[in-house]
Amino acid sequence: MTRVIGLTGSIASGKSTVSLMFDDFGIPVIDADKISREVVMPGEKAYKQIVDTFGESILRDDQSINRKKLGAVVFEDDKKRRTLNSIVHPAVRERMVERRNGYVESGVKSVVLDIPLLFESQLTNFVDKTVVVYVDEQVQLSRLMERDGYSEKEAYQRIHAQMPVKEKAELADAVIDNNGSKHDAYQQLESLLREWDVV
Ligand SMILES: CC(C)(COP(=O)(O)OP(=O)(O)OC[C@H]1O[C@@H](n2cnc3c(N)ncnc32)[C@H](O)[C@@H]1O)[C@@H](O)C(=O)NCCC(=O)NCCS
Ligand SMILES: Nc1ncnc2c1ncn2[C@@H]1O[C@H](COP(=O)(O)OP(=O)(O)OP(=O)(O)O)[C@@H](O)[C@H]1O
Repeated sequence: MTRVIGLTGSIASGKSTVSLMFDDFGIPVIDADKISREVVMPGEKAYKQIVDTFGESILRDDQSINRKKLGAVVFEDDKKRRTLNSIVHPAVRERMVERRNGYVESGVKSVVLDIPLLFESQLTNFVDKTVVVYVDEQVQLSRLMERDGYSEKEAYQRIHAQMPVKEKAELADAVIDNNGSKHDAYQQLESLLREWDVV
């Protein structure tokens, strides 16, 4: 039976960093952020709904969605973010479940669903175990500002758009503390996967 692992955390806590590490253990990862980019490509149903709702000013010259502009709009305004979520999330969920089922049918020992809003969107019923990549807020803030070039205000808007990572850690079956080095996080992941008997 395939073990489905839900990987989450808060923005810039290190989900993508940890999700890359699963490759070393031969465990496939389905990335919700990547899927959320696919489902809003021109021609997709969600693309039209976004343009109808937010207007053409959030488009690039090539008609694709300008994510920086749309992000600035929705992280300023909870109601607009909820509207965007209601357009994008059903499409992401459908595609994620399709891919998860594909892996389960092929009989892999384990598969990871990397979902930033796993707890907020109540998606834990899609997974067997949950892992939270945890960092203290100050570390999160500085890594986010450095990675994306956001001001402190912009970074806090994005951090506060999610459940605090401390609360997520309390809900999780396991926590990877990513305040230290990437190597530290790798070692925690390796012992967890051994404990869960998936490697
Ligand atoms: C607002 C958008 C256009 C900004 O795009 P951008 O390329 O700058 O960011 P990206 O998609 O890579 O997301 C980066 C991180 O932001 C956080 N985040 C993204 N969307 C949301 C949201 N709706 N609520 C809270 N946090 C979010 C996540 O931690 C995510 O890992 C984009 O994030 C989006 O379409 N969001 C809605 C869909 C969504 O919820 N995606 C995340 C999980 S499926
Ligand atoms: N242990 C670490 N030490 C130093 N830098 C790190 C560590 N882990 C991650 N980082 C850096 O912090 C930033 C955020 O990490 P990452 O992109 O993996 O977070 P994320 O949770 O996937 O973010 P998002 O929610 O935006 O998708 C990146 O620039 C990454 O290289």
